[in-house]
Amino acid sequence: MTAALRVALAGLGTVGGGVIRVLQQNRELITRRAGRPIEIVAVSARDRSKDRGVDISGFEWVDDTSALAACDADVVVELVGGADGPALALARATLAAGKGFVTANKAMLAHHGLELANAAEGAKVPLKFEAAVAGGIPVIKGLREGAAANAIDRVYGILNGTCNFILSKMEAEGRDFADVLAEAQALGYAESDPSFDIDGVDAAHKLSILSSVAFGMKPAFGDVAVSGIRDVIAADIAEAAALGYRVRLVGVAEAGASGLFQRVHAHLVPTHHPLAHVTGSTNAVVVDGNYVGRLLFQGAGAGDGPTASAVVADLIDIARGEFGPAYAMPVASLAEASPAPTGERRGRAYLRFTLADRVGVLAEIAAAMRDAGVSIESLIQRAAPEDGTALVVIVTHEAPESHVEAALERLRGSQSLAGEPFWMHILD
Ligand SMILES: NC(=O)c1ccc[n+]([C@@H]2O[C@H](COP(=O)([O-])OP(=O)(O)OC[C@H]3O[C@@H](n4cnc5c(N)ncnc54)[C@H](O)[C@@H]3O)[C@@H](O)[C@H]2O)c1
Ligand SMILES: N[C@@H](CCO)C(=O)O
Ligand code: NA
Repeated sequence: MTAALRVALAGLGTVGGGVIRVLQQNRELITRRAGRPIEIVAVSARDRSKDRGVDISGFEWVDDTSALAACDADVVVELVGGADGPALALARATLAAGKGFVTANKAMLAHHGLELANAAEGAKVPLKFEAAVAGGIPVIKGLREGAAANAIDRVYGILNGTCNFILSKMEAEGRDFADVLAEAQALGYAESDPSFDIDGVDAAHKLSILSSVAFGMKPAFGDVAVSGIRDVIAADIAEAAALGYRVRLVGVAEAGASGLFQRVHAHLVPTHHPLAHVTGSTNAVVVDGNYVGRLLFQGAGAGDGPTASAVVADLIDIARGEFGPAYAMPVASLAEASPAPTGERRGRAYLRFTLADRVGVLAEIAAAMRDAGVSIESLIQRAAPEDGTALVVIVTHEAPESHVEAALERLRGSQSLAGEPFWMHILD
């Protein structure tokens, strides 16, 4: 049998522990598939003595994480996290040492992916990151390989398990945001800083990676328009349901006439759309290709087992000698990012207002919409007798987003509003 692929593993938390378990428990199967054994030879984490429920006594322990790059391994797996710091130092040192690098670290890839892809190409070694986008779902592989013959028009989906878990729990159980977040953290889905999840940043990291693979463009995290789910209230979920929608955090990248739109926002998803039925920490990605048509990738987007499954799949590819350029084409072939102004995009919108109890308030809102050129498709008004306010929810006809924003701008500071208006895109 060919010599084992020797792996150095940095980070022994949720995902790192999962990788050790998968490699131990599926050892025989993995060896047969890879054509040779995949063996962890060295590990590093913050605390050597911590009980992780996995036996690490057979591996060399390395205190300084970045020193793993110099140990006797063919590939380094980074499961520490963080865009910079020890993860980035390890990535740079590993690729400079001419070794392959596997990571689940979407934050680092969003900020430094191009540099790392360049370094990997220069050293002719693999840089692989299936686990970084949509956890266990083989969406990077699906795009890089399965859909490689297609021009991609649009790629979009549910890319953050924590937000989807929170939104679907709020929907099913009418629970509050904060205690559902605590549950997602306890289950190991949330980032170490959960604001990355709930403010949409984690999904934006992933979307920028997906866009590069799908559209052959240099990753441009800064071009992604981002907001999260903090401002979504139980009433939005209830009113959306009454109108035939569910609320989901959706990342969308689509080629427009003037460039690429990339955005992560809470969306209203029609109940007939497959994304409306994605619940819990499940992720789903839809790819529209010009020959294959619509592809739907769905599965576990977070958690130890699914994420480790993706990491080990990358290792199996490397053990087989199957790897190509990180972003589906050599870095020199990647186009410069060309962001399209988001305001130009046309779509339907959901707007929620809390109105003071005054004569003519509805007329004022209707006038602002008319003056901005936004036509109303439906309107619901519900009185809140306890404080005299009224909740008004509007669904618009299709209009440029800049017009919706202009309507809200016209209402800014109005005495008719008892709170900040809130709006969401409607997925088409
Ligand atoms: N948890 C998931 O479901 C999931 C899914 C996909 C991707 N990821 C990504 O995988 C990576 C790891 O996530 P996780 O959930 O396993 O995190 P975790 O917090 O459970 O584990 C992190 C590990 O890194 C070690 N570590 C942290 N800082 C360190 C430092 N300065 N020096 C050395 N070691 C350090 C910790 O000791 C721990 O062993 C992150 O990039 C995360 O975004 C996680
Ligand atoms: N915090 C991330 C982990 C998976 O990348 C999520 O909730 O989706
Ligand atoms: Na994946």
